[in-house]
Amino acid sequence: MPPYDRRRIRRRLSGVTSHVACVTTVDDVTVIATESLSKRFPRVTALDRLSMDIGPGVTGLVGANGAGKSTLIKILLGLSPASEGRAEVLGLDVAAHGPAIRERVGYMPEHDCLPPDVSATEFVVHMARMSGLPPAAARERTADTLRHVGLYEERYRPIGGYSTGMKQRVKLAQALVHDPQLVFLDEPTNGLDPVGRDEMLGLIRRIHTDFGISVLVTSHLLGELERTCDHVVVIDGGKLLRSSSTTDFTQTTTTLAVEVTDTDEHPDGTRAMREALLARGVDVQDGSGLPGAGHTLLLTADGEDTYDLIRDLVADLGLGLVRMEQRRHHISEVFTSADRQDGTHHDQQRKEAAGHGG
Ligand SMILES: Nc1ncnc2c1ncn2[C@@H]1O[C@H](COP(=O)(O)OP(=O)(O)OP(=O)(O)O)[C@@H](O)[C@H]1O
Repeated sequence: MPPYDRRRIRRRLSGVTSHVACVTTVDDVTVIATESLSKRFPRVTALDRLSMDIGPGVTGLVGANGAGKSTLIKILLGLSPASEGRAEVLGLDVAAHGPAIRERVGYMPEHDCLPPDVSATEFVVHMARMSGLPPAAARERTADTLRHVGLYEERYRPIGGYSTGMKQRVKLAQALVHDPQLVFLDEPTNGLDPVGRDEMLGLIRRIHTDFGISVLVTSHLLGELERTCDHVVVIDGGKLLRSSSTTDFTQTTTTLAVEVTDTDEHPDGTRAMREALLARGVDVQDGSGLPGAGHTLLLTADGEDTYDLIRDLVADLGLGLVRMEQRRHHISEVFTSADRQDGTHHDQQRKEAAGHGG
């Protein structure tokens, strides 16, 4: 472990090449690269010829339970050998440089692994010392990190009395305490309620924006990654389904979403609007099956004419126009289309995962 050095943080934040010769932290480098990476267990292929490049920023690794996410992280940390193929983390080959990678990378494991009888401070200081920080720096970094994850007030209480959310924050703190260049967070929102999940996602975002640390975060909840990540990698049955920027996943479609008010004359404004559109030969779908769609009507935009027609019909019917906008794709739709192509494979798991999304 290189000695604790605050200047390193400043250099990283200003985007200058780090003091480690083969590692750079400028914006256009590949942080993680895999090439035809496979991992076979006796009864299951956990990773199947996975090739991808991941740059700096916050990257979501999404897949249903058993998709191979944790297996990939263990290989990237140099803790488990691949059966075939190769991988690099921060420019270092995982097969040859596991210890050097683990010096530079923080890891938040999926499962509860915290000792119940010690306080967050004692545990995180211990992990900082294990990473090579001198005693004073370990204590200072522990206090800073626990404050960052929102556990400062509770830091002297035994971990055994913590809630699930607090335990997740301790795991996050120990992954950050040695000032890594990259962190792997395995299912950090597991077991959290919606508020706790939002807070955790906010923290994860700030790991990158406040400290310049790149993040690989796994989840089986598709929707939450849409808001948090710059880039999303989707794997299924150990195979790469898709790797793109979040904006590519959520690009606009040609589908227009229209929502109108009800009036005394038209107590069901949506229905009146649908009938008026159908009478003009416009094919309209009911969007109520889509996440958050409510009373939305969906129709295909055919240039400016469609907008003009909607405006005129709303005025003729005396309705209010609540919303008229082009729909964006939801990440969960990647899974829906995969279901159509491959109706049998992991069908149920994917539907469960997609059900949380959007
Ligand atoms: N040590 C092991 N021995 C045998 N099979 C394993 C081992 N580790 C993982 N597997 C299998 O490999 C597949 C991928 O598991 P992995 O834990 O990587 O999935 P995951 O996407 O992280 O899902 P989860 O979040 O449920 O852990 C699963 O079928 C799992 O049962």
